[in-house]
Amino acid sequence: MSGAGRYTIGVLTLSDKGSRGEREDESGRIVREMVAGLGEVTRYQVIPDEEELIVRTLVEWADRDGLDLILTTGGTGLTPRDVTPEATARVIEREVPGMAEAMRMASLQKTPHAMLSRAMAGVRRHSLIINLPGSPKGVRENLEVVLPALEHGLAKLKGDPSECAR
Ligand SMILES: Nc1nc2c(c(=O)[nH]1)N[C@H]1C(S)=C(S)[C@@H](COP(=O)(O)OP(=O)(O)OC[C@H]3O[C@@H](n4cnc5c(N)ncnc54)[C@H](O)[C@@H]3O)O[C@H]1N2
Ligand SMILES: O=P(O)(O)OP(=O)(O)O
Repeated sequence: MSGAGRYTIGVLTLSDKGSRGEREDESGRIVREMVAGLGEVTRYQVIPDEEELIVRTLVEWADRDGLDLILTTGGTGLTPRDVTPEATARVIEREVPGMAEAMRMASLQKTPHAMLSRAMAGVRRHSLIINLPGSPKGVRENLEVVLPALEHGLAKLKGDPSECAR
């Protein structure tokens, strides 16, 4: 089977305004467009920046639905309601720090504000969860950094036994 359409993907937008219908979810749309070649977006929701709700949704998508990849957008910064990293830390079993490090490192070439994102990445069961910032520009600039490693990472997560060096 080719890479296209191989993985199940969830896109979770964390936005108070978006959840109230006060702002169009442009960032979620960008994520969906950018991952189209990797698989099918089978779950998509816009929910408020509420830690318990984020935890519950991530756990459901990972444990009940068994999604391969879950991408969140929003709530990674410093405002009191930015709690996506806290929720993600409660859910993941194995952190993948290199993904968040790479996103911040590359993003610092674009804006010093990149260091304000506390985005995390990690694995729960067979799901890879990656936080992205909230702004459409931030989403694009961060996701394009990790996208080239996702196909390989998701294959390994599914148990691909092939030798990486070959
Ligand atoms: N490579 C980049 N990395 C980062 C950027 C960037 O421009 N390029 N921005 C940095 C900034 S600034 C901050 S602060 C941090 C953390 O951002 P957050 O995850 O906390 O973002 P939010 O507060 O949730 O949203 C910020 C801003 O973006 C707009 N917004 C948010 N959600 C949506 C949405 N679903 N659709 C459309 N627009 C949205 C809105 O104006 C919010 O006020 O990240 C750095 N990283
Ligand atoms: O409404 P949100 O949660 O998207 O965030 P902000 O208050 O930063 O616009």
